Amino acid sequence: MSLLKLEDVRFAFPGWPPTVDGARLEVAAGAFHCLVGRSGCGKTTLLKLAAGLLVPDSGRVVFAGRAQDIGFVFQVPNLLEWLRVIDNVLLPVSLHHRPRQEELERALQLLEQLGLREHANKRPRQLSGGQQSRVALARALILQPSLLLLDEPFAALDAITREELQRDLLAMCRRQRTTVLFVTHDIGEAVYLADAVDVVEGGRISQEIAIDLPERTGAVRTSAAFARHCEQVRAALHLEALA
Ligand SMILES: Nc1ncnc2c1ncn2[C@@H]1O[C@H](COP(=O)(O)OP(=O)(O)OP(=O)(O)O)[C@@H](O)[C@H]1O
Repeated sequence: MSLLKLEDVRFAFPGWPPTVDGARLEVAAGAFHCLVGRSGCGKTTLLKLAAGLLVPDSGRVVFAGRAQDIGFVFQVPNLLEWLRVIDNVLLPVSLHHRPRQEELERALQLLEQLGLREHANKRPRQLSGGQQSRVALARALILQPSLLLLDEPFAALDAITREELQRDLLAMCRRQRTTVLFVTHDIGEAVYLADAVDVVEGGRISQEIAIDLPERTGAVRTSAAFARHCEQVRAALHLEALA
């Protein structure tokens, strides 16, 4: 069953040529898709259309759920400086009602799973960049979204922190059976995370590459299958082969 479907979606910013031009995409429930493509090809715009933050000029976005079932993580963590970490995580709840005990426990559990339990009472500026990204992830997961949309959430992080966050994101999404659409420039990141890599070119999906890897451990990054998939994505992006 598909949770999200883009049917011939077209979108232009007023006075500009189309940014998204006939995009088709189908994301099955529980699947992890990565959108990769050159700067300016329309990835963020596609994500905003999927989230309902932008409305297509033509075509349809079909999401089998309610708007509150969608979580969004941006490139910068966008945490509220005057709130403690735990209150930042609970923000989507607080916007509706005073958090209940079970919601507080759930927020603490998310922080625990992301290795931040002892930082719950700190302010965001007392955390490192990677820790702040984890808080943003916990905040996006607090309402248990069925669809999680992420726009280069780890782009500003160092390579080691990035690998750890990729591993933790996969574990969290598997545990909660979250469906994911993840935008990245990084081919290795896309191949490590995704069941399917969607290559975006000229505002549409030019190719979808199924990723078949046995296990998403750190070791898989050095496997022949991983390198092969990276080459496939590079070819779809018209980049020169590495070998
Ligand atoms: N508000 C806007 N008004 C006019 N044009 C816009 C607006 N926002 C984005 N664009 C244009 O739409 C195109 C696609 O932008 P988008 O942010 O979707 O690309 P992207 O693939 O996410 O890029 P990057 O990888 O650099 O983040 C770009 O040419 C951009 O200049």
